[in-house]
Amino acid sequence: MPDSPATQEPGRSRARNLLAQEVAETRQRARLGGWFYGVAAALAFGVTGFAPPYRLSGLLVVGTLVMLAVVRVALPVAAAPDEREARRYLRRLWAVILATAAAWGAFSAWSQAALPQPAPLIALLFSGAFGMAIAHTLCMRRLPSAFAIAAVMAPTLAVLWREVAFGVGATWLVYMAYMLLVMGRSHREYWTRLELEEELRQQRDAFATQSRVDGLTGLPNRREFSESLEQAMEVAGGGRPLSLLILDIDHFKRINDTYGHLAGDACLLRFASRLREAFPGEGELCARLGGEEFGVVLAVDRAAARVRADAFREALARVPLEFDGIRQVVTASIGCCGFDAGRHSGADALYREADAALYRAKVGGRNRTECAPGD
Ligand SMILES: Nc1nc2c(ncn2[C@@H]2O[C@H](COP(=O)(O)OP(=O)(O)OP(=O)(O)O)[C@@H](O)[C@H]2O)c(=O)[nH]1
Repeated sequence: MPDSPATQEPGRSRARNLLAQEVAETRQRARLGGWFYGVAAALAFGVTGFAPPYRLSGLLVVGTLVMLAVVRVALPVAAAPDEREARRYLRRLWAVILATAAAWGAFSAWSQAALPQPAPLIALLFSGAFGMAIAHTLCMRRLPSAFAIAAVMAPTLAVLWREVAFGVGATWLVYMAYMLLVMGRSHREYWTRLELEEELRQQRDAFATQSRVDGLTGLPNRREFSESLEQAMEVAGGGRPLSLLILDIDHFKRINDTYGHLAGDACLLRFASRLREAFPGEGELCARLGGEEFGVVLAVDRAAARVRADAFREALARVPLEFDGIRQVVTASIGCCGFDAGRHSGADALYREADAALYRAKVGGRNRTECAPGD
């Protein structure tokens, strides 16, 4: 059966994150590596003293390698590329890496016969170093990485085999095979690390979300509610209206005692969705503060908040809650307090007054709304 869009989404975001990480790391590693080719060629030609027979070829080789290093750095990529951009960037970057490897490989092979010692030795040593550097650091993609190693090593292999000695060529071949094995292992380790990091990132994000959401109802929990209330109060400090409602289901213990704890959970869930339906507007935040106590922040003054609270309470008392195959009338008591910047120095002060009003609503007989004095 094909995955539903909901189950595909985490997989897609995981693949997107892995690709973004690959882009960032390939970019970072390729940027530095490119310059070494120019430096190596300059050293090889440097030992010839850039004598006239080698001057033009020296300029050409060093110039080409430096230019390719510049292109590596200058290849544009957005800070957060989308999937298509990321793939295009990787294709281009790998093309430049392969071009550099091919240019170096050709130079190294050519230098074995065309340049005086110790220039060929320098080129040979650098070929080994570059091949191994690719195997270790540019191992993200197996195929282009293998081509890059072959491009650096194979032309010199042909020359050593033919011009120097079979044994030296065979040694070079074994060295190249070893690099390919190292690259394969680095490739596996690289992706294991990336996937592990991604898993840790996803777990961290899930914990961060869980720490702010009530596990039963999916509403924000008390911690999230307190922070949102603080922020809303800062905004309201500029003169905008703000009110707080604290709601507590009446005699909730009886629901648990009569129908059992699981039915009690289902009742809380239904109550939470009724609350969310009643306060869906922008700037309205519903939260579960704990047990059978809920909070609502409203961007209206106290009088309007009281009207909304009574409308919710009356509808709740009129239309039974349906949960776990049970139809049960449930009522709630509500404490209401309008924010007053002069009186409420922080969220705690506002909460305390709304909570005291809730207490009066309970003591006054329940299924009622009480407002804080001074409102
Ligand atoms: N099923 C369920 N019950 C819970 C949960 N959290 C708290 N309770 C129960 O809620 C009940 C609250 O009881 P009380 O504090 O006595 O309040 P009440 O029965 O609602 O009475 P009043 O608030 O005075 O109207 C307790 O029995 C708790 O065990 C929960 O997550 N699930």
